[in-house]
Amino acid sequence: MRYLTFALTKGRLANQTMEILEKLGITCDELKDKDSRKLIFVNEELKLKFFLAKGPDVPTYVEYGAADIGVAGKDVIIEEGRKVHEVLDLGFGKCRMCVCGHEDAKDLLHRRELIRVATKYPNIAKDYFYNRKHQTVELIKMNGSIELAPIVGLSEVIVDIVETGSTLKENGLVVLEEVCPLSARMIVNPVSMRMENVRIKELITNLRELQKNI
Ligand SMILES: Nc1ncnc2c1ncn2[C@@H]1O[C@H](COP(=O)(O)OP(=O)(O)OP(=O)(O)O)[C@@H](O)[C@H]1O
Ligand SMILES: O=P(O)(O)OC[C@H]1O[C@H](OP(=O)(O)OP(=O)(O)O)[C@H](O)[C@@H]1O
Repeated sequence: MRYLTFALTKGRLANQTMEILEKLGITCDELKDKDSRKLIFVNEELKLKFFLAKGPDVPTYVEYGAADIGVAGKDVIIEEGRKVHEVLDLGFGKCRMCVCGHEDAKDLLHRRELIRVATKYPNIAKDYFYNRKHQTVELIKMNGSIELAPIVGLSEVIVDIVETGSTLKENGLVVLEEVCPLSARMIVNPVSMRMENVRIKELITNLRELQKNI
């Protein structure tokens, strides 16, 4: 039997993915060793391999077939636009993609002025403003701590993830508009989906059953 390879998003999503897989008897003890610098982990018995990657790289590994299956946030899946099959909403990692800024930026949005939008997600922001709102904006690609942008005057608004809302609150910012809800998704390489159909279908069915019982 060939190995089925999983690409997991390093951090909170990988931990939650392993928690649900454990409920199906799919374990990988090596993955839990936080001090390890090892990148790939094997469950010999079930012929599975797991590796951890940065979120935006997960759909890339899956599209190229370096991983058969991936777990990544819907934000990353939309932003990357890779050719992968999205097969399951895992129901964790829930958050929202939002347009945020100072309260008074609401006016600028309504008046459809040419505003600057700072974001880690330029494709999502572009699609939202250009295709859904038919509004021209100036996009500024950033790599993190996006909430800084309206505070220091880099942009009028941001497009970013909001989970609890505490980052916004602590920095005097508010949600101005919601772009879309997000959660962790399972994605599959299209060729793997055909070649390993039985094993992958069984995994999806078992995960769906598990969700019904939660
Ligand atoms: N508060 C949150 N912040 C960021 N991502 C979140 C949050 N809540 C849920 N998520 C989801 O979790 C995914 C990845 O989260 P994770 O913690 O693994 O990475 P991250 O915090 O974006 O990593 P990095 O520190 O490398 O930027 C996101 O793509 C998103 O879908
Ligand atoms: O609504 P909250 O619960 O406060 O969560 C939202 C924050 O978490 C994420 O940042 P992350 O910690 O991933 O760091 P980053 O800004 O460097 O991407 C996101 O970009 C927000 O800043």
